[in-house]
Amino acid sequence: MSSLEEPIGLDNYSTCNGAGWLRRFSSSACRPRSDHTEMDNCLIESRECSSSNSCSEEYVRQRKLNGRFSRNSLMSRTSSLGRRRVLDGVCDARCLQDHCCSLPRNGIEIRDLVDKIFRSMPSYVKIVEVGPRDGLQNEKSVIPTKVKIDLIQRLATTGLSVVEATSFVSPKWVPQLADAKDVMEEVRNIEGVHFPVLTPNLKGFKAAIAAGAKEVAVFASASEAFSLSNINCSIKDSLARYQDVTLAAKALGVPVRGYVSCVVGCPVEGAVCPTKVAYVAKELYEMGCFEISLGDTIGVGTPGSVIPMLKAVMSVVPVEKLAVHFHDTYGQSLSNILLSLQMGIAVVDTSVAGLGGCPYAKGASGNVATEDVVYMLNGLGIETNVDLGKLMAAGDFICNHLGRESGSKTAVALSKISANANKM
Ligand SMILES: CC(C)(COP(=O)([O-])OP(=O)([O-])OC[C@H]1O[C@@H](n2cnc3c(N)ncnc32)[C@H](O)[C@@H]1OP(=O)([O-])[O-])[C@@H](O)C(=O)NCCC(=O)NCCSC(=O)C[C@@](C)(O)CC(=O)[O-]
Repeated sequence: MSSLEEPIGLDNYSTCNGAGWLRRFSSSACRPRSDHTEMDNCLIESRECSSSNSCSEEYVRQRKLNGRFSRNSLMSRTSSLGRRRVLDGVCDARCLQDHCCSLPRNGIEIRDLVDKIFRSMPSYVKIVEVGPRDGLQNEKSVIPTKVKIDLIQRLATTGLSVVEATSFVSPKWVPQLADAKDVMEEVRNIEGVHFPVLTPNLKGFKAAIAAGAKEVAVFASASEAFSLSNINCSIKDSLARYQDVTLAAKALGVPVRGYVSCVVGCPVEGAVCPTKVAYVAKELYEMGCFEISLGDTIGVGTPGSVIPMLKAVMSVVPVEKLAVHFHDTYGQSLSNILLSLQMGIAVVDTSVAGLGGCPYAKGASGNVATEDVVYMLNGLGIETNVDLGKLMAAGDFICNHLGRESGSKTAVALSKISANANKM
């Protein structure tokens, strides 16, 4: 393996010991190679480790047996990027030779360490792409309906199983999504992908169903102030409205997803108490929402605040019914997602190219970029079924339209590598 298109992760770990993959980043490992055999035979500090007796292969075998973790074939997945492989020389600047010296020498120690850290990780993560809704709702200039439909169609070809398409909310409140009916009518017949839409009340629910929506989402808040500014009512009143929506949906057999916003912080109230989040999540779950997405609307959470929040929610809603929804205002999303996975959550909301922001949460930046999450999960050997190349193409499409660079670090890095490779 010699390309930065492939995340340095547990897949590499499986064919070499931990020091082996770090070796890729040592200066001696950064020389151009003519084949990909360095992972088969790692020479670290004059010690040789062949893949045939690798302790880490045993580790992966054990994880497979345990059922929580399976190796995926990164090579085959990322090869769909269709780009030239890039010489290892590009990593000179990131020489980690010193780190190699501090790694445990005993492979079993590494296996135990990895096992401890990744014990509860899921083997598959469902990604809920929210770009066409959460990503675009805050854009100032009106995006043509055709562009929105084109974006959704492109996302639907990437392997994503859920693409949140739009919102049936008041056009006075969110003018950007005033074309919800037209968007829904165009995408509703695409097979193999769910297209949930936001519905803040019965009026929105009825309009969504009339336009062909087969799945809807309701959105409450754990902060009173945010509830008022976002949907113009108290938390209590919003839950009563959502009770009506879930009852109507149940009668039609329509699944309802529930959001809780401001799960760690509110733009007005500041810190939000985990018990309040747990209360709202429980109410939504008990009224019939099949999944509860926990939204750090303004992206202020860190692992320090997310852990107690998740712990509180997990005491009242089963972990397999939970999703996480992080905005990346402070660059904390990936670490928050990683710990959510470690706590057993297997559904993650993301937005292509990191688009987004909430019109009623000033200063909130976009959602965590789908490309960045897929790259990280690939590195962890966790399945998503998402084709990173096609995803990046969808991101390029919408960024070109908006006239801005992608908010995904992965997309930016891989595009640069690809451009350089094409020059060679
Ligand atoms: C909830 C309302 C409607 C209350 O808004 P309101 O003004 O209190 O509602 P109302 O019942 O008094 O009606 C006012 C007008 O809106 C119309 N109306 C009423 N409902 C609808 C509807 N469904 N669709 C279309 N029109 C509607 C209604 O017919 C009336 O029209 P008028 O008589 O004035 O011509 C409004 O506040 C609203 O639409 N809010 C939505 C705001 C929004 O979409 N925010 C962004 C969502 S992002 C989020 O919440 C966070 C999340 C989910 O992404 C997770 C995270 O990041 O944390």
